[in-house]
Amino acid sequence: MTPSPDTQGPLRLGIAGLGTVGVGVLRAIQRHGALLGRRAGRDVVVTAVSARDRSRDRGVRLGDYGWEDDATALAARDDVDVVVELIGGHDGPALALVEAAIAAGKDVVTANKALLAHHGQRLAEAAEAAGAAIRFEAAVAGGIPVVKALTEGLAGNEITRVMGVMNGTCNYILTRMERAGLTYDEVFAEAQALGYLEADPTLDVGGIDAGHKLALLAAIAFGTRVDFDAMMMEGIERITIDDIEQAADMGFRIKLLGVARMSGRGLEQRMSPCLVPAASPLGQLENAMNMVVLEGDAVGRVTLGGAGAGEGPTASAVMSDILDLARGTRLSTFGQPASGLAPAPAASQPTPAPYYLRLTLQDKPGALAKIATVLGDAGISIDRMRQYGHADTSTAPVLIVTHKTGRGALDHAISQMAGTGVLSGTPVAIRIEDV
Ligand SMILES: NC(=O)C1=CN([C@@H]2O[C@H](COP(=O)(O)OP(=O)(O)OC[C@H]3O[C@@H](n4cnc5c(N)ncnc54)[C@H](OP(=O)(O)O)[C@@H]3O)[C@@H](O)[C@H]2O)C=CC1
Ligand SMILES: N[C@@H](CCO)C(=O)O
Repeated sequence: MTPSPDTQGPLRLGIAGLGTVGVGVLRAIQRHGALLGRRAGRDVVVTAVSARDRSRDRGVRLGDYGWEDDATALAARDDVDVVVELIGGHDGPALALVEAAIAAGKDVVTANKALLAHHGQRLAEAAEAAGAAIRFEAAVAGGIPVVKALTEGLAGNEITRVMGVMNGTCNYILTRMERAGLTYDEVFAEAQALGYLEADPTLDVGGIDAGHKLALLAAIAFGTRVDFDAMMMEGIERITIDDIEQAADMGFRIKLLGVARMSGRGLEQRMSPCLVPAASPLGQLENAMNMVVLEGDAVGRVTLGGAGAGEGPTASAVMSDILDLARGTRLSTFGQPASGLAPAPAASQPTPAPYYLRLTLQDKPGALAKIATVLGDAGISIDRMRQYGHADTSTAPVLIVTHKTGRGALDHAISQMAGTGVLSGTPVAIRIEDV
């Protein structure tokens, strides 16, 4: 029920961090104040803000708001009901602020996936003990309302799998390499010049940022404690234009894909480059867009796509959390009481799948036969195989698509290939995901 404007005063926000997202939130509130007030049934106002540099012109009006040099002071202010943490980083000032807000019994809205991936369980327990809420829609896939979809819209389902492309920068790099025929290094430099990469680019290209997001979705989906340390993670740094072109030639595109599923073997959480069919929705995803696919036993498959980053889309998600709190909608951080979240045993190996193998072999009699023997000895069956025409007569590029196999068997086979004396260069193995 919408709260009565007669009985409730305004919801008063203290916002820490006035960078891309913080400024976007201020703009949204200043532009849509009346609309937000009508939707919430009460006004939503900013009373105080914090950032490092008070003198910086941020292109947005700050005059009416109180200022705190120390962000944690926002949590102690009597005129702040909700602390909005938009600083970033999994430790330091962001963690100190969120802990202070919870200790003061104040609700928290954050866009900080790193913070929750590392401290989510502890913070959720503390918030519940203090009667406070933590909302984090913006932390996963920016403007796509995936936390809400999973926590609320699909709450009646047993979730069977969560997967998606959740790092826009990596999707930009991979699609740009393919479209422009550029190398990884060339597109990486371009992405850096465009300001797409995090200050520490490994967070993006190493799969860490997307891994943080997947860990949060997995906790909601499977009712488990956030376990980022158990994430199997591999970045896109080793993907070459050859891989992209040859995958395309076989009807696939390479994506940095996150997959979480629960099976008898435990919780599987993976963030790694995968081949997906080019014609699938995930395969069609271009540039810096994100897409999340949720599978439930009753609903089947739900696919959500949109902008995963940027001022407007991320502010849109932050505003959704703020409106929930203004309306009086209060949910457990990960969709059920934190004390009930189970520690999930991590699956030691990913579910078997077909793999794409790119090998460079010495171009001499019997080379291919030796590789086929190694695969056969490891119990790996070949589905398709192709040797490309090549100007260099000393080596031959060979592509193999296997039938479903375990990653352990594949890694064993790859290690055995080294002993055949016919390999030239390190084999590349990329999982083919059933999407
Ligand atoms: N940018 C995006 O598209 C997305 C971002 N996010 C998340 O949102 C959060 C914010 O990101 P973004 O806006 O891009 O980050 P920015 O780097 O643009 O902004 C960070 C802000 O935090 C302020 N800050 C830094 N240290 C302190 C401190 N000790 N006390 C108070 N303020 C401080 C900075 O102040 P100053 O300006 O004075 O230096 C700056 O205003 C992060 O957790 C990020 O992961 C999530 C989804 C998308
Ligand atoms: N670096 C992230 C920002 C949004 O979390 C991305 O590229 O998707």
